[in-house]
Amino acid sequence: MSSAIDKVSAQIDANRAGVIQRLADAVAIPSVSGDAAHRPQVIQMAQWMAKSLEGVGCENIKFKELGKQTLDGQEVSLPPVVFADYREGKADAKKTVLVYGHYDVQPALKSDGWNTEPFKLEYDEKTGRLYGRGSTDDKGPVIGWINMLEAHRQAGVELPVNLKFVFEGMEESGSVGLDELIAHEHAQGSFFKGVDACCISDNYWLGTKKPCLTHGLRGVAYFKLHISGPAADLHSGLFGGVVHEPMTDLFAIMSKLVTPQGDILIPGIKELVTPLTDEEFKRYQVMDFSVQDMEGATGSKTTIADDKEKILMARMRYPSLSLHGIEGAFSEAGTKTVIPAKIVGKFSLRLVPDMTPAKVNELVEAYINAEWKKLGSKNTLRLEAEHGGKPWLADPNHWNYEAAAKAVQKIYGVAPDYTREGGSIPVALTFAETLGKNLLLLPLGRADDGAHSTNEKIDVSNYVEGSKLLGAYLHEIAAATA
Ligand SMILES: NCC(=O)N[C@@H](Cc1c[nH]cn1)C(=O)O
Ligand SMILES: [Zn+2]
Ligand SMILES: [Zn+2]
Repeated sequence: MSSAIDKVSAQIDANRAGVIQRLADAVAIPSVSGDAAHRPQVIQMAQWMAKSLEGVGCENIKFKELGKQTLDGQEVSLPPVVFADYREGKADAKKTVLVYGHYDVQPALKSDGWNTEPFKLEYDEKTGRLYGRGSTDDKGPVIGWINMLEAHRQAGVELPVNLKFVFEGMEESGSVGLDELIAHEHAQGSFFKGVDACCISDNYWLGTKKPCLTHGLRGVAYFKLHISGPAADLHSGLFGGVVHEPMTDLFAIMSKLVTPQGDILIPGIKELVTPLTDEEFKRYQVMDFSVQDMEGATGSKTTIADDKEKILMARMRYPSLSLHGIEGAFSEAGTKTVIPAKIVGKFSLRLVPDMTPAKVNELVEAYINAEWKKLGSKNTLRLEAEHGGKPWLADPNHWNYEAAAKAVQKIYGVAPDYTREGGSIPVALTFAETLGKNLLLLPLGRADDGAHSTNEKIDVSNYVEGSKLLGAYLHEIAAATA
């Protein structure tokens, strides 16, 4: 087996320029799911995925259409979910692994503070980094699967498991329609039939040096707070002090959601968190992580806590509330003296077991209504519960994790850490519950990759070694379950 992995790895090394070009081609398609104007490019990216999968021998490639949605006041088509199978040789005797990933990305503008064009992959030779939107989240890891398949074929090595791919284009915007599609396909009993385990590569190492296997994710509940009053924007000299100002109301409400120390002020939220046990605390103590790792990932010395365990728990086992932005506020250069007539405040909570978006929505709504009454404002408030997703936690004592741990040892020469991720991939829970199979998160990128941020990157070594890791993981599954 070891020689098969070695051959595939050597082939990936030989293809280095080609696999980088493949990522560059994908990054060049600005598949931003949250912006209606980019919807054609998201759909173009689905076509690119299908063609690439076909090129490395996948079969049964299907576009699963999800209908339409209203976005930015326009009706637009939802991007299709791309299904594909990979089978060869005595396929009926092999294990089948379901692989999920997403081909959409977060928005990015050079003017946000990027040093390079976000949709042009830039290689920095000095640092060995590839910069571009989607390089690590999630185009790099998704393409890692394609690189791995290509190398098998070129090296003449048979893939010892079957694969079923599910790639969606709405992950960054609430995975609209995906849960229903999975439930429907499962009930029909066709595509998901025979799946033995699931794997998602869409998160990050805890630091910058050591790979990890991830067995938990936080959920999410996203809100928009609409406040409106005057019929149009007003001159603050003529109307300041005369009318109730939407922005002032919004600041008053948003300042009551969370403290600068990260304490969530909404009654009932903390009570939903499962108590910490000694055994769980010990798991944080042994993780290979330091405060400096987190400082490296944030590019600052701004952690709320000063010890490793508290930082890890804040990310992995406690909820958080973040304020994201205000739509409709004056944000240009200059000193415009305006009173915005209507604005939208955006915030979200990250959820942990046993919190659900439905329960959190109830608590948030009750609290905001109560706080709004206290303001005595004559403006109008509307709270919109946007997308939500439940948290997920898996048992890492399973052959799926054992195979991945052996693959990490083989490719990186170390035993991985076992982590829970602070971000959310709501469909992880859907797959685990609907299919009733073990799910593993196998990240390729590092903690400092800057996913969702400016200057997002993936290190070439993570991309190339990561493509090898995905192949090694599949060989270890075949070996462990033979
Ligand atoms: N790589 C996973 C990821 O980034 N997930 C997003 C999902 C999301 C939720 N709301 C908008 N996007 C995350 O923010 O965790
Ligand atoms: Zn992602
Ligand atoms: Zn993301």
